Amino acid sequence: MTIDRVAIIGLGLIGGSIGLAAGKMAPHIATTGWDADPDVRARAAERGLVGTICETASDAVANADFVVLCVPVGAMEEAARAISASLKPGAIVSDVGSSKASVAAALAKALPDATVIPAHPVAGTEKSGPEAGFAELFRHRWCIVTPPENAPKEAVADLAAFWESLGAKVEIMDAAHHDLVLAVTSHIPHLIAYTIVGTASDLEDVTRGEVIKYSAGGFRDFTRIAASNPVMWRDVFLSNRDAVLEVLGRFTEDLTALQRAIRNGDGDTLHDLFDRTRTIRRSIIEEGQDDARPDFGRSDH
Ligand SMILES: NC(=O)C1=CN([C@@H]2O[C@H](COP(=O)(O)OP(=O)(O)OC[C@H]3O[C@@H](n4cnc5c(N)ncnc54)[C@H](O)[C@@H]3O)[C@@H](O)[C@H]2O)C=CC1
Ligand SMILES: O=C(O)C(=O)Cc1ccc(O)cc1
Repeated sequence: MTIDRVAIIGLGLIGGSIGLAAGKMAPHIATTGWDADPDVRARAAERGLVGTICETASDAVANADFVVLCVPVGAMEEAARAISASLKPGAIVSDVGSSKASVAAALAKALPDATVIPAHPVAGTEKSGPEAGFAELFRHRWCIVTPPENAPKEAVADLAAFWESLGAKVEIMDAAHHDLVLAVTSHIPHLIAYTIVGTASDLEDVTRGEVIKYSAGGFRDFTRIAASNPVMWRDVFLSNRDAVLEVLGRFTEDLTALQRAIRNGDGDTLHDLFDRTRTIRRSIIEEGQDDARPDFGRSDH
């Protein structure tokens, strides 16, 4: 089965980008959409994020052969319950949540009879809402699909083909491993950004005006990430608790080792680490993972 009718629940950055990307890159797909917030529905209609904005979740999913939940991870179960009575038999239900094991459990609980295949497009920005989406968001980006053991192979292939039609590259992964990898590459970096920007604004002897006025490139990059959606990130940390705490423990140990090196004047330890991390940055760029879009992910954005 190919996916021809897609319902998008949640019309913010990611839901809106899926609607725009489908409209541009897979125009044979008919899209419907619904958001719990009527104001978001009105703004999504103005921007033409999907073909049809529906007044209820049931209307949005009634004819869909693929439903994608694009709400904060803490709202996934509620969104799944809102569609459960109206799903077409055989429809595939997926999501875009930034953590996977707890979302998979919530969706399996709310939709025990549906074909549920969670996924995570590893693409986004610090912006949110229906104005933030853009059609190119997923191009050349990974989408990690985390099928449960009993997932039908054809449904996994259909889901992968859908994401590829929006320009993404697809990788299949176990949900628990996804959560550990993303804790390292995305969740802890966000926590660090939130912390350093908070610390800077709490210092008694440095004014907020000085922080803004003299912010060098590194701090500006942190402020971009620390401007990310508070509801979404609160939910990510609560839902990926175990993996985040595991990585945070390692990070804290490494930070303490650097603290000791600075106190002891141990330049070799500092230099060795900075040399190793520069190599990692170079290999990310060589692999083409650095974003080439001129207005995306830059400190001056
Ligand atoms: N922002 C990012 O960079 C990325 C986010 N994600 C994941 O995508 C999901 C959506 O994030 P964004 O689009 O950034 O958030 P967003 O805040 O831009 O949009 C979320 C939308 O969901 C709606 N909503 C909330 N609860 C709902 C419910 N129960 N039923 C229907 N609609 C509901 C909100 O009104 C809002 O319009 C999250 O799970 C997030 O973890 C995944 C990849 C990147
Ligand atoms: O804006 C950034 O730097 C991001 O890291 C975007 C992002 C946020 C959450 C995800 O689950 C995936 C990507």
